[in-house]
Amino acid sequence: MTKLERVALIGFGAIGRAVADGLLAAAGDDAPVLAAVLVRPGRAEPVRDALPAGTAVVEDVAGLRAAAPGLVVECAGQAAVAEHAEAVLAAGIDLMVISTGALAAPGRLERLTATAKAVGAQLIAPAGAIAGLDGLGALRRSGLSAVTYTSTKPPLAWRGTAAEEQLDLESLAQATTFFEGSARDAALAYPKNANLAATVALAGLGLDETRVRLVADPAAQGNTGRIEAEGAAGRLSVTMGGAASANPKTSASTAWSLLDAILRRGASFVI
Ligand SMILES: NC(=O)C1=CN([C@@H]2O[C@H](COP(=O)(O)OP(=O)(O)OC[C@H]3O[C@@H](n4cnc5c(N)ncnc54)[C@H](O)[C@@H]3O)[C@@H](O)[C@H]2O)C=CC1
Ligand SMILES: O=C([O-])CC(=O)C(=O)O
Repeated sequence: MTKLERVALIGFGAIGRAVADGLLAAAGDDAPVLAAVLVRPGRAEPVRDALPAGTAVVEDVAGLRAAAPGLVVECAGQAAVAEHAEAVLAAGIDLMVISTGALAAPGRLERLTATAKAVGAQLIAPAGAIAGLDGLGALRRSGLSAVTYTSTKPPLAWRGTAAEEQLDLESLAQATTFFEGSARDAALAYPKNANLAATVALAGLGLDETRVRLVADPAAQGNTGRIEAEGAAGRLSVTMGGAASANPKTSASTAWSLLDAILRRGASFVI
């Protein structure tokens, strides 16, 4: 693999800001340069003020291309994948998406992987706020029979989501499972909270066969993701937990996972 010299980000929220900080802190001999950040139209000015002069702050994919990145990293949300992924890949640029749940939309995964293949680019999923995708990949090769992903977060993290149609989040007294279903349905119904359902599914048994449970727990100190899998070669049980980031829906470890994936090809996979 050739040396990665320039990276661009899509999004400058809780994750994007932390990844940018990490890239700037790592700047030096071998770390790639933060070449550009793509923001929503009209949002460039404050982002420009927060970044060094050498980092272009742009509002469209043409601006990103002009910065000549070898890798674009989406950290903006599922809508940004819908809006920009095709154009980035079609330009022959590798794309790492943290909002993997966007790939659960009918036909999108097939379209994007076809575009990537046609131009020789890669669509990449980082582990994000979960661990164990290596073991899941091994069990997949051996033959997987069942995979369940469970996400537990405090009620605050489920505010403004479909969970509110079933639960009174403010007065919840005990841990409550409010969603059980496929990874595809979880990722699409909870776009800011259940991307990992899609990541685990894409690494393992697929979007329709991977089972997902979403839990609101008033006693939870932070967010926890758990994978349980059964395969011909063995069993997997992995839990990753920790504090939320500046965004209560997003685990703090997400940005660190992206940074590790960018800087040393840490846990991530080509879709
Ligand atoms: N796979 C994983 O482990 C995880 C994935 N995520 C995904 O990451 C996304 C971002 O999370 P946070 O940074 O916490 O959210 P955030 O709300 O703090 O920041 C998102 C930023 O992206 C910007 N944005 C939105 N649409 C955009 C577009 N089309 N083009 C450019 N910028 C755009 C917003 O203005 C905002 O500044 C989540 O919505 C979710 O899809 C979040 C947590 C874990
Ligand atoms: O950060 C987390 O714990 C997971 C998350 O929001 C997601 O999967 O979209």
